[in-house]
Amino acid sequence: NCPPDSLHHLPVHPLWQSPLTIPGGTRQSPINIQWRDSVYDPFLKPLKISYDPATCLHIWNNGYSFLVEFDDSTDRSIIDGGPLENQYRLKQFHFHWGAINDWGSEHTVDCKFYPAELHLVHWNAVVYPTFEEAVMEGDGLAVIGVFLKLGARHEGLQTLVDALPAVKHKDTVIEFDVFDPSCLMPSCPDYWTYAGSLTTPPLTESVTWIIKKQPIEVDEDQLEAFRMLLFTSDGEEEKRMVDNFRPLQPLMNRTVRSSFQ
Ligand SMILES: Cc1c(Cl)c([N+](=O)[O-])nn1CC(=O)Nc1ccc(S(N)(=O)=O)cc1
Ligand SMILES: [Zn+2]
Repeated sequence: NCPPDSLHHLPVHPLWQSPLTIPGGTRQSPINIQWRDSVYDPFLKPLKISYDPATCLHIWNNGYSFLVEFDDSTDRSIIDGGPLENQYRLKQFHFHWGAINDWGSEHTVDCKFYPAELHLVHWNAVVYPTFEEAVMEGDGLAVIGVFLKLGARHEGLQTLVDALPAVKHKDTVIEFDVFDPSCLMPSCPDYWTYAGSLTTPPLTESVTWIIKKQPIEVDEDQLEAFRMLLFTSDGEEEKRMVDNFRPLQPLMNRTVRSSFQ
């Protein structure tokens, strides 16, 4: 596991001040991905992603992150293949980020944080009738994690960044009716995968994590746009929405598989 961080004392969001661990949790997320301990699995298939931009509905500041939500009443935006036995429907995507560029991601690679991490949340609508039920099942959800690193401006992300001032406060929503999240995928198909959980309450152990090896690049202004969002509602004392990531969880009896050698 990762040495205690000597340079900075990582911030702990109030949500995590109480030891919010699931009693008997054996597959909690996020985790550190130790590259050399991951095991290449030649039977892992390429991940197939097919999103319909017209299924995009709105952006919502839920007081912990901002979510871009999708119409998941049909199979128009789905992923398939990879480690998955069924196709899974896209419900929403959101991000986790830090107050500064030294940290912000939920997963780490060889104990290295990225400044932010994108999560695309999908559910197994082949087997379960609703998202609510899928959230409670071991094979109910599939979340694609994409690391964000500081670099060139990301043109696809900019349309989303331009809309953020309209959802500055908790519980604000704006219509966002055409967006193709495929533009946020890195070009390299390589990924790690492991059995984990939601990283915020209810922390249910229902997630097949698919973590892309290659980060996408975003620039400082785009990260700053995330940091100007607020955890707080309009009229409350302002608290900047930053450091909304859960502390690393023990790997326990799990192996991280890689789709690449
Ligand atoms: C529990 C639940 C239900 Cl049921 C519904 N619903 O609409 O029916 N919404 N939520 C909330 C939800 O999705 N949380 C969630 C938490 C962490 C993550 S993360 N970071 O990707 O692990 C993804 C999602
Ligand atoms: Zn998340």
